[in-house]
Amino acid sequence: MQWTLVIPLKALARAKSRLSDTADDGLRPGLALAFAQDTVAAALTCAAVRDVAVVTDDVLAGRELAALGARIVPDEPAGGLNAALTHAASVVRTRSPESPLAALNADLPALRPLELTRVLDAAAAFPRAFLPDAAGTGTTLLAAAAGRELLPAFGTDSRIRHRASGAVEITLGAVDSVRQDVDTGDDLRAALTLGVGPRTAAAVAALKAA
Ligand SMILES: Nc1nc2c(ncn2[C@@H]2O[C@H](COP(=O)(O)OP(=O)(O)OP(=O)(O)O)[C@@H](O)[C@H]2O)c(=O)[nH]1
Ligand SMILES: C=C(OP(=O)(O)O)C(=O)O
Repeated sequence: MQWTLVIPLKALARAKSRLSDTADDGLRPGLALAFAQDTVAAALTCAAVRDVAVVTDDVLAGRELAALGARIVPDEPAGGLNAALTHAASVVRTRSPESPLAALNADLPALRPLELTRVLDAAAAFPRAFLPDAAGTGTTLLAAAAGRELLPAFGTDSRIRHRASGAVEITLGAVDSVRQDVDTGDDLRAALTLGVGPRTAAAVAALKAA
């Protein structure tokens, strides 16, 4: 089964505010872009992924991620993350209504295509399913079968909200790279231990050199 992924990315200048003690205002946008590039590049090489749409209004990120092969969907209706995901889901579904759909965070710089395949294969057994983040409180992936609404409830404590919404929690082991989102300096260290993609490795090297 092949999935359509929707990856949300807010404007780089506002992204990753919780990393401000790790990367200053000059370097943080580049780090956020590198996370998104490594996430999108890994997703596009995943055998279970048919296409990737990034929902963003950021011009630079849109250009760079389109160059990797992602489709760019405008960030509408300017109502925050879940509204943007619902909008993007309806846009991609008009093009491929028969595809299962999953929302994936843009901050998974250690993402491994084989682990993403395992998560998507597990999600395919349910009408809606989600993967909790490494911290155990949030969500990194929310999946909906063809014909099912995504009903995204991302944000603080989204694991509880996705569970309450009826989505089935995916409890697979050995999918750390799909769960390791990077919000804090500790998260970044954990991702580096797993092994990050080349753009994040370069951005972190620039951070250390600054
Ligand atoms: N398109 C879009 N993406 C969003 C929006 N808000 C958040 N995101 C994305 O959703 C994911 C989780 O977002 P957050 O944790 O709120 O933001 P963040 O930039 O990752 O980190 P913080 O600034 O530290 O909260 C990230 O991939 C964000 O780029 C939005 O309004 N529109
Ligand atoms: C939006 C979420 O991610 P983050 O941990 O980046 O806030 C979430 O977990 O629902």
